[in-house]
Amino acid sequence: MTDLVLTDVSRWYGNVVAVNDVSMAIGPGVTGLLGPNGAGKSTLISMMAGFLEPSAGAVTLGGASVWRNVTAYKELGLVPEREVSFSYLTGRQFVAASAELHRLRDPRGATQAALEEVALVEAADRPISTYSKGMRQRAKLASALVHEPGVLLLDEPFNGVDPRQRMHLMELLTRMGEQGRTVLFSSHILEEVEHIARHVEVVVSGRHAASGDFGAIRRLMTDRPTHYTVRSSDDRRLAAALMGQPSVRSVALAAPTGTEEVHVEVTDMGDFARALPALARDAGITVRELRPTDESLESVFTYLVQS
Ligand SMILES: Nc1ncnc2c1ncn2[C@@H]1O[C@H](COP(=O)(O)OP(=O)(O)OP(=O)(O)O)[C@@H](O)[C@H]1O
Repeated sequence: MTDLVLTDVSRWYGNVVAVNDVSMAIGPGVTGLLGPNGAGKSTLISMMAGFLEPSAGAVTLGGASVWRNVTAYKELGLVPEREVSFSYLTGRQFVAASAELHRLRDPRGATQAALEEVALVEAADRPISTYSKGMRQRAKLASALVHEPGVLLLDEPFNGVDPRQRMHLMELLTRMGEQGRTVLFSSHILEEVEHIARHVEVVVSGRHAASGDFGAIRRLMTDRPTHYTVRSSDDRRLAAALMGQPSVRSVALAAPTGTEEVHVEVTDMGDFARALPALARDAGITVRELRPTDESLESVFTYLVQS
């Protein structure tokens, strides 16, 4: 009962289509839901958690729709992006409230176990308002874990968390995945996903853009045409020499700041990186700067959607 399946799921808010005909299956282990801001990740997660009704299509867990399904809620844990509203509560009180809501047989014991799981026992009797961002995230995680769900959904859990706490949180999620839980977390940062996700789902502008293990997604990203800016001792001659390279698709001379530079569109980064130094040396040209022009995640996402 740990396989979440989305079938032709869409969600619109008035005229805004937040999620557009998405189908995917999320199984045990850690999955990263990667996409730029506004891609529809939060909307997708709310629908996966059964808190938001799809406008079309269905989200099922173990074959049953999760929307307003109390049986499914017992198997689902959600760590929302927003901060804890009642931060005057202690961590223990906050987690215990969740245990009570789930009507657990031993709410105190379950609360203690969840606090231990996220290593928050020492700070458990302090108000959440005194916690660091990472500790708040762990309090939310304990609250989502208290009923031991098979599926854990986390919306941007690493946002604003300092590097040490981030490592801690990553270890926790990895462990949850190893325990056989289905763990899905959203992020707009490639490196976060790369570190811990066994599987990656990419969403852009509400659409499902790519799916696979991290290597497959990376390859999709690195195989795309890439733009570089080169400055050298003789840009005109360098531009002419670059035109003869099989890995170069186009070359343009530009003078954005008065000094010339060469804009190159490359189809094979590896090939280009090997060819450029040899080519410059043979022509007696000194390369002063080489930098990628479009390495932002946004451009990668745009490419993935178009392909
Ligand atoms: N309640 C709402 N009413 C109207 N539009 C909404 C609502 N919630 C989300 N949207 C819109 O739906 C789209 C997807 O939003 P969503 O929050 O799901 O994206 P996201 O990938 O989680 O982005 P972020 O990381 O910035 O939260 C956006 O265009 C957003 O403005």
